[in-house]
Amino acid sequence: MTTESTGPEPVLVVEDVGHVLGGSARVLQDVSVQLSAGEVLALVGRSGSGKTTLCHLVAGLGRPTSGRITVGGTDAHDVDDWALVSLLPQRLGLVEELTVEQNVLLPSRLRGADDTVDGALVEDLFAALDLTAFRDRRATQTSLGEQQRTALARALVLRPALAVLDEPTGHQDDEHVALIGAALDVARRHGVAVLAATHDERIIGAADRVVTLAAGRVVPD
Ligand SMILES: Nc1ncnc2c1ncn2[C@@H]1O[C@H](COP(=O)(O)OP(=O)(O)OP(=O)(O)O)[C@@H](O)[C@H]1O
Repeated sequence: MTTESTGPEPVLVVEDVGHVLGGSARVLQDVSVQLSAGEVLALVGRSGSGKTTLCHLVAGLGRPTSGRITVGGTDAHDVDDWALVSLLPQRLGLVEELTVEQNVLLPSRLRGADDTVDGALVEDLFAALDLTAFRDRRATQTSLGEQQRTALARALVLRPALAVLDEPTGHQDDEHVALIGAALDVARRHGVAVLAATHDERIIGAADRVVTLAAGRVVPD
């Protein structure tokens, strides 16, 4: 089974999770997944299979209807710290008035911890994601692909225990998918566990493990 982490202590534990949306739609059922530090897990499945729903629950946006999700031993819904769990949402959520660099550094500013940012990691992310030329430009004055890479750098900048990436290549052309792969390598080197919902074969190929959802259930290997 690919659902079991092979590493030591799992950072993420998803245990028998079921979830109902809109009062009646059962979107997830009996989902169990584990993930260890530095592991990249690709979450795949057809459109509507439940990937975004699981990403949101792992990132603490709502509680599962049944079962349990913990990150670093804490209930995911109670985690409110991007140094523990960060999210790259499909809709990006950049702050329009801020520059690319200010958006990337925002998680640190919000923690009141500007001086604790790892400068070398920031430079690694700007280089890996080819953002250096845009860093002083307002985020809204960049392309959608550049905005997505900005939001990815923001998700990794605090070197979180777990980064949840929803379709990280969704706005990238072929040439730029490789940059997302390079950022995943940076995350791995820094011990960040990555849960990436994706349809992209190159991200699936770069992952350490793959979990497939079908109609809200994990498909056995
Ligand atoms: N608010 C909602 N109320 C009821 N059902 C919902 C709601 N949001 C999503 N769903 C349903 O939940 C299911 C899972 O949706 P989800 O967005 O998690 O799928 P996904 O695998 O991420 O799809 P995609 O690859 O298209 O992003 C779908 O059938 C969707 O229609």
